[in-house]
Amino acid sequence: MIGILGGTFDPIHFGHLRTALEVAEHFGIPDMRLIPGKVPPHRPQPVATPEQRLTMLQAAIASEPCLQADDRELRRDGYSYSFDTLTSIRAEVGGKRPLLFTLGFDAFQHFQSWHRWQEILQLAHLVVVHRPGYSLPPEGWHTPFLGTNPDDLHTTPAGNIYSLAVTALDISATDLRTRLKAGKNPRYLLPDTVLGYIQTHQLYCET
Ligand SMILES: Nc1ncnc2c1ncn2[C@@H]1O[C@H](COP(=O)(O)OP(=O)(O)OP(=O)(O)O)[C@@H](O)[C@H]1O
Ligand SMILES: O=C(O)c1ccc[n+]([C@@H]2O[C@H](COP(=O)([O-])O)[C@@H](O)[C@H]2O)c1
Repeated sequence: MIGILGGTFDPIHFGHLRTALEVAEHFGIPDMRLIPGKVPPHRPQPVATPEQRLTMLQAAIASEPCLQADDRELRRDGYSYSFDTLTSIRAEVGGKRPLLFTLGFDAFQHFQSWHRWQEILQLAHLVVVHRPGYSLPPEGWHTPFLGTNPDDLHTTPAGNIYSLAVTALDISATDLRTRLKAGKNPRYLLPDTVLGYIQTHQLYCET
């Protein structure tokens, strides 16, 4: 089983890291990959460069063996579509291995606008994690896909949607960038190693 958390990670923070770790623990995933996007399809483009965002991500997970950085989206040109990413992982691992694509309630709200979203469910399961300020509608297009038995994950490679309550951390990269621009100290919202990199490179001072 392979877990995936895609994101802009501009910069990575404890909301991302707890989510990745708790999803990995909950589903027993030995290989949880964090995949930074190069050109996000549906949002303003990132402030930090792809290389800077990857370096911050690598620094953040350096001491946690269950989390891996996967730079495949940074090596592709054009929009960083999740369909393309999951297709490329499928090509490497074959059709039988379960893939769990993790996303927050906020991102899930727009899932039906994603490139080839219906085919994404043929490539991976979705784990939709709780995020303060957002909720999952009780009924909707996703209802027939909702999985209740996590054991199914081990026998089916894709197609279910699971909702998981991770530790609620009201942290966003937008808020971190705002604090940094205002000269405020964002310590304890993100790893010290990441904050050190931001300060050394004077990132987000002028966004
Ligand atoms: N605090 C959080 N709790 C749970 N999930 C989160 C949290 N922050 C981000 N995520 C999820 O992580 C993924 C990547 O998020 P992203 O890199 O866009 O971070 P962000 O903090 O939302 O950034 P920004 O504020 O720049 O939009 C998304 O699926 C998002 O829903
Ligand atoms: O493939 C798409 O069309 C698509 C549209 C919006 C978001 N995504 C993915 O969703 C993940 C979280 O996105 P974001 O913008 O919250 O960082 C990240 O892996 C994005 O590539 C993917």
